[in-house]
Amino acid sequence: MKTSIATVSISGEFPEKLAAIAKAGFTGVEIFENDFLTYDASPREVARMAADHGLDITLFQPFRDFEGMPEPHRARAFDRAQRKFDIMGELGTDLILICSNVSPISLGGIDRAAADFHELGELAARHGVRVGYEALAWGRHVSDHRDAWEVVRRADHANVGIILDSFHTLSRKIDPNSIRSIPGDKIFIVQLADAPLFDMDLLYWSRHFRNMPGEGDLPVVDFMRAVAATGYNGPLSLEIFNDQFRGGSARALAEDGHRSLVYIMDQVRRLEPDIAITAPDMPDRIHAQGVEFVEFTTAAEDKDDLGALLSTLGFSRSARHRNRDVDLYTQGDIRIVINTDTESDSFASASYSVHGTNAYAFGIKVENAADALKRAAALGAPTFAEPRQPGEAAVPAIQGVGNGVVYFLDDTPALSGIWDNEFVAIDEKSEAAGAGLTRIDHLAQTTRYDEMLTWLLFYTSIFSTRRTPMVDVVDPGGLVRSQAIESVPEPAFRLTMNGADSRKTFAGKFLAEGFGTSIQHIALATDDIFATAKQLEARGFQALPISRNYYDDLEARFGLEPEFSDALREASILYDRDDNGEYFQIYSRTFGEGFFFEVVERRGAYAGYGALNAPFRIAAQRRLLRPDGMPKS
Ligand SMILES: O=C(O)c1ccc(O)c(O)c1
Ligand SMILES: [Mg+2]
Repeated sequence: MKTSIATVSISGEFPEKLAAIAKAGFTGVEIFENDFLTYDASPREVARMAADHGLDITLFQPFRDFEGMPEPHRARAFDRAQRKFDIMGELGTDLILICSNVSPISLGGIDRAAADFHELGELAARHGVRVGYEALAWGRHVSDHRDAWEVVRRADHANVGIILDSFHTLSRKIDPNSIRSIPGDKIFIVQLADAPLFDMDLLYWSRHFRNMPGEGDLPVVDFMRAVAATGYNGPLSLEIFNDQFRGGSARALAEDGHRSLVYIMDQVRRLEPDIAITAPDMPDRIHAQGVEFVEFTTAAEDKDDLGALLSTLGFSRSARHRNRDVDLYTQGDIRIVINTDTESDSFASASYSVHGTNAYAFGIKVENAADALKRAAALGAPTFAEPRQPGEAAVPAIQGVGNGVVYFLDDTPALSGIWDNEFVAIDEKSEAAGAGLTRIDHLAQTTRYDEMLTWLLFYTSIFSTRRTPMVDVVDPGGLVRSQAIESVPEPAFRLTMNGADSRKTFAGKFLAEGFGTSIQHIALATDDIFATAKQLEARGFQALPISRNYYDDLEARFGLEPEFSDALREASILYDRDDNGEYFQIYSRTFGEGFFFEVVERRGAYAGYGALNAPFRIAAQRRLLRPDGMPKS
């Protein structure tokens, strides 16, 4: 599998782009002409830089407005092409991309374009280069790969082929299966890009909103299946024009890009078992069965505050680690671990010194933890391991959002026995009667908005999951975008990602003050929210107070009985409803830099996360902050 990426896809100066591309594992790079022109080095120097990084220059592009030109423009186009062929010789690449003409003076006609390409093929052959023709979705006469192929077919020249670009085909909803009849050796290169579905002008959509395969909504997998069926075995080259990426991290973008190619070819390999595809071998997407535990790191002096909050939520401190300063709190099937091992050089300790008290790790229950680790590693996730003491299990783990740790647990004796083997039970049952909390409904991670796609791709490529549509949550300090990832077929594992643009938002403050901490809240499920609310109150739990106006509006919005809305209001319960069921939420007050708990009940098959309630939750949280942004005591 040859992987390539266009220099336009990555932020930074030219040398930084090349370094990031090579480091992420690509074997080739497309030189986008503008990156080359604005960089002050000769083509030979650029060739050497690429070679020093072990990168092939797969393509030089774009060459515009070539075919179908009336004279004298036609002769000029050939002159221009000749100049570029010379540069290509020095760059050490043999392929140039010619995109379909957009000039208003260009003339149509498949045969006219084919004749121009035949003649260009002759010129190219004399220079030892090849030309690839790509249909831009907004080309003046050719805007469909089927027409571009017909031009290439009629040009009938060994040095002339077609270039396919998933965006141009899929944005126009052209059936990708039409690619299957193109001979693979006439496809000179394949460019891949995805995009979120927007109803907008094609050129604008393409130049500003493309993203990595798997990050958007286009059927890039179907496109790639059709390409694979032609026998094409050349480079898969990412060509991503994206405003946000232009200002992003070169290294992260290159890593995401490489992950997206490995992921797409893994899917194609499984869907087209009869086609020989060279792609890394790895276990299939992992079914996440739920959150097995969440682990906080904190200091000895803050531990009691966190323990007290857990106690008001009905947790009991039920066990202590044999060898470490680690306590286990439990309720129902929920496990919360508090790690105060801040003296040692453990990762928990390092995380505490950077972020303060935070939920730095969690465990996901899977069928086979070793397979989960294999798949994650094959997709480029950094594996995580710490020295173990005798008798301690080495739990397979990776690092994810905010450098947090994701552990994989399964039913093998070593991993399922951790709680019994490594912890000693404490008998404090008398003080903890529970509050009816049964399991973790979801984890909510907060990231910078520009990292959201990275983490969505991370989760969806490793785990068998689906994404819910993105929703906008308005915070008085800016917009927060929220999207959930849920395991399929049934959502046993749920995680929401909240992307904060501005540090003036509540989520943005959490990021800024916790220096990029990730888990901002944990939602715990109950089967009876009203009974739980009573138990919480009796335990001294302080619910986040919600405005009266909210309940007036709620009553009107859903036509609630006044007694019902009064009951909600008295217990500070937020409410939502969809076609399949109902949702009830109680929030805790915030802890530390803006962490909180949520208690939820899903009735029926309610599928959402109460997004409409988020602005009320945020407003209530803000009311409890002092003007300097710190919690009121
Ligand atoms: O937006 C463009 O002009 C453009 C140029 C070259 C390409 O390969 C492409 O897909 C788009
Ligand atoms: Mg293209």
